[in-house]
Amino acid sequence: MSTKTPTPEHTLKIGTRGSPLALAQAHETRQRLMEAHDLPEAAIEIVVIKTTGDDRFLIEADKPLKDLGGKGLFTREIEAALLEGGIDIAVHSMKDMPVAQPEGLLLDCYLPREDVRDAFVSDKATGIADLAPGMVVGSSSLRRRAQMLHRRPDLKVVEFRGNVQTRLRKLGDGVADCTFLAMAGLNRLGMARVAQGPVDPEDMLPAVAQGAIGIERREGDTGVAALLEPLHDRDTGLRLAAERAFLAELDGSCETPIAGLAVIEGGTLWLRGEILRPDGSEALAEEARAPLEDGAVLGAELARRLLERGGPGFFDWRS
Ligand SMILES: NCc1[nH]cc(CCC(=O)O)c1CC(=O)O
Repeated sequence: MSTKTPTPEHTLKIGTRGSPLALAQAHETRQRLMEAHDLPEAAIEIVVIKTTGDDRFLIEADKPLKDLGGKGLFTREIEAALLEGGIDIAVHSMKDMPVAQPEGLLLDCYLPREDVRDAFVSDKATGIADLAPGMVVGSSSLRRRAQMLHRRPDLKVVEFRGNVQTRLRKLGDGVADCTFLAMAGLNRLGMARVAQGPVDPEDMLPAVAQGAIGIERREGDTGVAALLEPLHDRDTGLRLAAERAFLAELDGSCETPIAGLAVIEGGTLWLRGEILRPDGSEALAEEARAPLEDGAVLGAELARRLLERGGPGFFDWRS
């Protein structure tokens, strides 16, 4: 299947979830395509697709994500639409994407990465160190929960689900004293001012691929591949290759507290990785460097070092 140059008569269809952040990312992608190819807005259509996750994750709020269907929960319907030809490309937060894509789909176009850091959000404290003992952290991210419990075992953590707007409302309602959001999401929504500020990755290593947008397409769709080519950011691709290889080797999912960040420094890749027990009782960190093109090997190697140190059952709940 190939796509001709989009025109107002033959629109290129971008599939996305309907949350404000997902829509902002789809609009950014449309803007970049219009600029790269001198297209009118009418040549590119944004198609909102409701996913199982959008319904069930919030309604069945007590169930862990893995019992609801894991990460694929938020992408299954979008990928099905892509495979069926109902849309031509799908825009995703790479942080939410499984390490492997379904047969027939490719996810190899990344927009320039936004801020990778987590944001500290609170009207009771200026940062992590400023939180009083016993204060409540709202987060549904296993990584952020474990990182906070590890660094501050005196704090409490409560479940905090929903999109950025929902979580801010819960914070305002006093359900928790602070929460963490990705700086990237806040920046893309023009909402960075709701945060006290970014957290240094030394204090909270971000999630693999945080801040990166990926564009998925059908394999063999040469027309779409050519349209996406000028949008791809090479450095982001090299960094994500390392981070996603790290996650893949750890067999990571959102049921495992894992953090990983690759940066390009002095012309080489520098990858830091961290695994934690879900209750925060233990955290293991490693770092390594490799040539720019060796991200896949670097990521897998760093993961194996951590797996060896952690031993079998490292991610199991201790109860
Ligand atoms: N899991 C939800 C999710 N997926 C991507 C982002 C933020 C944007 C990004 O990291 O690119 C968020 C929200 C958050 O963590 O605050």
